[in-house]
Order: sequence, then structure tokens, then C-alpha cells
Amino acid sequence: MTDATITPPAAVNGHAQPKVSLLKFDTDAERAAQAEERPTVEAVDRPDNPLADWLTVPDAPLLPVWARSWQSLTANATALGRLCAWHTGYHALRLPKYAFRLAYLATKGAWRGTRGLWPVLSAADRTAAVKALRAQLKDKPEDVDLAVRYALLHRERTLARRWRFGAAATAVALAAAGIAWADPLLQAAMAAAVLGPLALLGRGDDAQLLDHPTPPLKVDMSAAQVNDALRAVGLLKNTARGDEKPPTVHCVMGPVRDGRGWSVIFDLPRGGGKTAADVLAKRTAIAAELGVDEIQVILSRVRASGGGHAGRVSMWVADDDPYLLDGPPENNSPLLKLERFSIWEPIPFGRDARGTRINVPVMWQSLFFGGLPRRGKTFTQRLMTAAGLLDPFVRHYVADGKGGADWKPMRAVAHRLVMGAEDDAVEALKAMLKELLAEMERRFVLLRELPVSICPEGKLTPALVEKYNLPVIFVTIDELQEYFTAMDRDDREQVINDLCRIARRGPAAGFICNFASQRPDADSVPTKLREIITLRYCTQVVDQTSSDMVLGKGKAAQGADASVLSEEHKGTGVLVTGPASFVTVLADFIDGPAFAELCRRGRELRVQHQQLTGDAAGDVQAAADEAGFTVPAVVSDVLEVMQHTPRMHTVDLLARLANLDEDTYGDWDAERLAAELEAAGVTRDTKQVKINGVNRSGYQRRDIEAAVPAEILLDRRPVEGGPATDPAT
Ligand SMILES: Nc1ncnc2c1ncn2[C@@H]1O[C@H](COP(=O)(O)OP(=O)(O)OP(=O)(O)O)[C@@H](O)[C@H]1O
Repeated sequence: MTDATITPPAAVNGHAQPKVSLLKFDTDAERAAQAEERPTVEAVDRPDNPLADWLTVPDAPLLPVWARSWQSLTANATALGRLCAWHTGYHALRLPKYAFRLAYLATKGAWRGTRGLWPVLSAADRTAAVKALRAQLKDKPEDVDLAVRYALLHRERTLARRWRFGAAATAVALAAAGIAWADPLLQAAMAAAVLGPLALLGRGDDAQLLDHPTPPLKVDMSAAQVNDALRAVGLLKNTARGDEKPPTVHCVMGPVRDGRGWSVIFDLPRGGGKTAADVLAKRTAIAAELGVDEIQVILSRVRASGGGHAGRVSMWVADDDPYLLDGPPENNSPLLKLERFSIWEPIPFGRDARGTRINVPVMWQSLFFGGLPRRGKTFTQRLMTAAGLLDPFVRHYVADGKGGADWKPMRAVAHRLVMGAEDDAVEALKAMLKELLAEMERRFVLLRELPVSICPEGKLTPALVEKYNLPVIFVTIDELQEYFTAMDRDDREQVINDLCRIARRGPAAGFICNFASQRPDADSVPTKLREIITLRYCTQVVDQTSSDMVLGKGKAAQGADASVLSEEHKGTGVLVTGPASFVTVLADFIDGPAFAELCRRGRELRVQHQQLTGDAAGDVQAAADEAGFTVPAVVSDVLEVMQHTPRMHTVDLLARLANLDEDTYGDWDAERLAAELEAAGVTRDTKQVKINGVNRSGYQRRDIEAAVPAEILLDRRPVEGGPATDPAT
């Protein structure tokens, strides 16, 4: 397997890349003005996106393409062997048919031959003279001389006929006897020597002895098939002018065997007015003409950097669906085997159709994951977080609008963890964003004041991270649409603005935004937020419009179309990294327990490096898990539903518990709850709590937390720079 890493900023095509534009502005006003000047250009389409054009085709070496590597040589030799075997099988099956056809053609040939020989056999040359003399004799019956000449010639013709028929009959008889008495092998050779010419003679212009099969694409792919497909979809002209042949593509490489498919690079003919982009836009129709699924056809342009031009296309046609070849555990993430990982390195992400590994650098980037439910959005989004877990100098801020099990293990590590989209969770999210903005401004002030020798580009460096305790900040929000639908208009506007500010300016200060949404429409995820995101990943969606909503306007027409994916493609999505750079990836897999294990390892690493901060440092459940202490289920569940609030009325608490686990808490009342909590060791300072001026029966979170033995919490040491206080308190 080879590795494809999205080219880091400074190395794109060997040219120094411009700085990320967000760093160039000094004042908010300048930034706002700049932002207004180009509101319609999507981040992935900006020329200054350092990830642009990361897919390149290597320079063409001297050897023919099938002989460039041992792998290719064996693959192509195997393909040739397979093709021969296929043809042998095909024709072997048809031997009876061919034998019948041979007999028929040989008979036809014999008839034709006999007919052709008849003038010789029947001495036709003499017959004309005999006929002429007979006619003359009719007119002059008394002419004796004429009669003698006629009799002589007639006799001569009769003798000639006898000799010739006799010789022919003897030849046939000898041949038949020879064949009959010969060895079987000789017999076959002689029969072939006789029947072959006879069949050839009987074949005529149109009849043929053998069928001409077209092997399936899996067995063989030819340039003719490519031409036929392109012609059928209107990319090549159909009719020839005058005597000219119809135009065809020029295959600069292949078709050759390449991995588990066929590879071809071709140039469109000039004069047809079609471009490589037109070919990419007709992927589905081309696939249909080739008789394969569109997911099996991987098309890309060959740009000038790879020796190409606007009419050069690289096409790879896979034998089978390349994304269904392996699933868990074959595609388990390599992160699972690592003890540590540096977030400054590209993150192992998955593999493309040909098995090339795709690694994604996330520093200075922001990410957006979209697609239909249950297609692997969250799992793929978590890959990024997982890499961040293995770097102790990454601080996680996580919000999950669904509040499900996917992000729960992050309580062991996350500086802030917001679960769900209820009112208190929305408040916690708003507080989290305020905290992030304050931290971002603090960092910019610090970075501005640092000398150029320490901070040469005005942005975070690995050295600054440890020296000034400025960990990289991962802002992960899953099911973003849940928050926007739960908020009123003003809150929504404010949160959108906050997120935009963090996504736009944050990268220079080490903020990496990682957002996901099921519904990427303008209401659920505002366009102005989506436009800032530089890396986008889309799992299956219903149509090209939805695909463009996630990946960017016009991307489906360029070939980056997530609607070609099917229900079976779990964990597969289209990753767009630049204006013309995209790849369909089967993402690596990390299941729930493995992710929880990574969280546990991440907590250990942070404790070792004194980086366990915020909510994680103060989380009772996480501390108890770490100490191997089993917190009673009711205490754990109450803590979970009260995580964003210091106190809660009993009626609300019961409703939240029933929502969390209907089977267990559905029929609990206040007395049952009080009894169960008391049995679990909870003692209440007060049974009445006041919330928003309303005094009712309820619980304080600190009373619930106190049920966990103090000694297991002794090790919880909030770290300077990372207060353990809850934003809601
Ligand atoms: N890389 C992968 N390889 C194989 N299977 C995967 C992969 N990623 C996810 N899956 C499977 O797909 C299922 C759905 O994944 P996930 O929960 O991430 O979907 P989702 O799109 O986030 O759904 P929702 O929007 O409902 O949360 C998982 O249970 C998992 O089994």
C-alpha cells in the first residue's frame, strides 16, 4: 500500500504557498471588510487553500506502464493469462457448435469447389467445339469430313471426361482411404488439411467459423470499449465526415491492469469541443455504458503538474465495488496501536478505492462532516478526535447535540463536554463558545507580543505549545443542527457568529473546528459557516444538491458526488480538500469500546503531562472509572442528566431520567427516587432548591457527587490555566 498525504502548505507542487489568509489581517475591521469582499467564495475553492491540488500524477517513466513495477508486471501477466484462459473456456464450450459449422462450411466449400471444377471435369473446353461441329453437321449431313471430325472430337471429349472424373474419384477415394487408415493424429491433421481449405472456400464474405466474444470488463478492457462508452454518452462524435474515421481518444497509457481494476489515461480528440471536466461530469453514464456501477469508476483530471492538460483524463475501473472489500476489523484505525500521536502530523484517515492510504493534516484547517443518518459521519468525525486524544497537548471542547453514547467517553478527557440540546445544554454550549473566544483573543494578544524569533509567522508552533502551555484546541460539535433548531433566532445568530469567528480566526491560534450535521441545509447549518470550512467530508446523501450543500457548490459536477454512494457504504464518503481535489475514502474504523479505551489512554497522558483540565479534571464519574470504583447506576445517571446544571427540581429530574432510560425510570416517582438515592449514599443538605426564583423539591449536584468516596477523588488536581469550574455554576 502506498500513502497519500494531503500536501502540507509549504510543499504544494513545490511552490511556496501563501499564508492562510486569516492571518493577514491586523484588525477586526480589516477582517470584516475582507470577509465581505469575498463572501461567495467557498473556503475549499480559495486559491490560498494550502491543500489545493494535492492529488498529482507522477512523471511518466521510460518503461511501459505495465512493466514499471514487479507488482504491475505480475498483475498484467496474470491478466493476460486470465484472458487466455477465458477465451479457451469460451471456445471450448462452443466446440460442438464449431464442428457443426465446420461441417456445413466444408460441405458448402465442396459444393463450390465441385461447381468450380465442373468445367474442367466435364471437359467444357471441348464441349463448345463439339457443339459447334454438331450444329454444322445438322446443316450439312452429307459432309463426311465434318462427320469424321465430329466423331473424333466427341470421342476425345468422352475420353477426357472419363480420365478427369476417374482421376478426381481416385484422388477422393485415396484421400478418404488415407484418412481412414492413418494414425488418429495424422487423421486429424489430414482432415484439417482437407476440411480447412474446403471450409475457407465455403465461408464466403460474411460467414465465420469462430464466434468473436467480448470478455467482461473484469477480464479485459480495451481502448475500443472506452471509445464506445464515450461515444455513447456524447463525448465523442458519432458520424464520420466523408471517408474519415470517427474520432477516437488517444490512450497515452493503458488500459493496463492496476491493482484490482483497469487503468487508462486518455486524451480527448481535438475538434470535438469537449474537456476532461465534461468527462468527469458524465461518470454515471460512462459507468452504465461500461456495464459497471458508478462507484467502480474513478475519474480524475491530469493537470499540467502531472504532465496533463484540459483534455487529459485518468480513469480507473475497479473489478468490484472497491469500498466494500473490507470492513471492520480490516479497516481498524492504525491509531489504535499507537501510544502517542502528534497532532502536527497528518492524521491517518482511511484508504481510497485503490487502497492508497489517505492521511489528513488538520493543523490550520477546519472540518465539516455531513450526510444521511447511520452512514458513519460520527465515527469518521471521531477519528480526528481520536488522534487528538493521543496528543496530550490537545485540549478538547466537545458538544453533541444528540447527547447519545458516541461522545460519552470523552468525559474522561474533554475540557468541556456538552451533551444534548436541552435548555441547560444550550446554555452550556453558549458558555463554551464564550470561553473559546476569550481564549482565542488571549492567545492572539500573546502571539502578537512574542518576538519574531520565537513566533516567526504570528501563529502557534509546536515549541510554543509546551513553552507557553497553549495546547491545540479541538472544537468538536456533532449534530450541529440540533442546537440551531433548539435555539431562538437571536441565540442562533449569536452562536453562528461565534462559530464563524472561531472557525475563521482560530486556526492561527491552534483552534481546529470539527463540525458535523445530518442536515446540511441552510437552516440547519448556515451557508456562511459552511463556507469557512476548509475540509469537507460527505457520506451518502440523496441527491447531488445535498452533496453540493456539504462539499461545496458545483462539486458534484466536478465528480465529487456523495449521492453515488449507497446504503451499504458505511464509513465511506467523499473528502474534498481543495478547489479541484477530492477523493472517495473508506474511513478507518474505531468502534465504541476502542474509542473509550483511547479516551482512557488520553486521560492518562494528560495526567502525566499535567494537561487534564476543565470538566474532565472535575468529573466524578471519570475519576471513579479511573480508580476502578463502580458508581451506583442511579447516582451515575443523575449526575449525567445534571451535568450542565448545579441544581434541578425533582419533577424535571424524573423527566430527564425517564428520557435517558425509559425502561428503568419510566415509572419512578419522587419517593422512589429519594429512596434509591439515599440507598446509594446520597444525603441532601436541603430538600428544596431555588431555580429562577421558583422554590421546589429538588437536588443539588454537589450532594449527588458527595456519594462518591472522597479518597478516590483526591487525585483530581485542576491544572492552572484550565479551571475545573462548571460554566453553568
Ligand atoms: N469506517 C467505517 N467502516 C465500517 N463501518 C462503519 C464505519 N464508520 C461507521 N460504520 C458503521 O456505521 C454505523 C453508523 O455510524 P455513525 O453512528 O457514525 O453514523 P452517523 O452518520 O453519525 O449517524 P447519525 O447521524 O444517526 O449519528 C456504525 O454503527 C458503524 O457500525
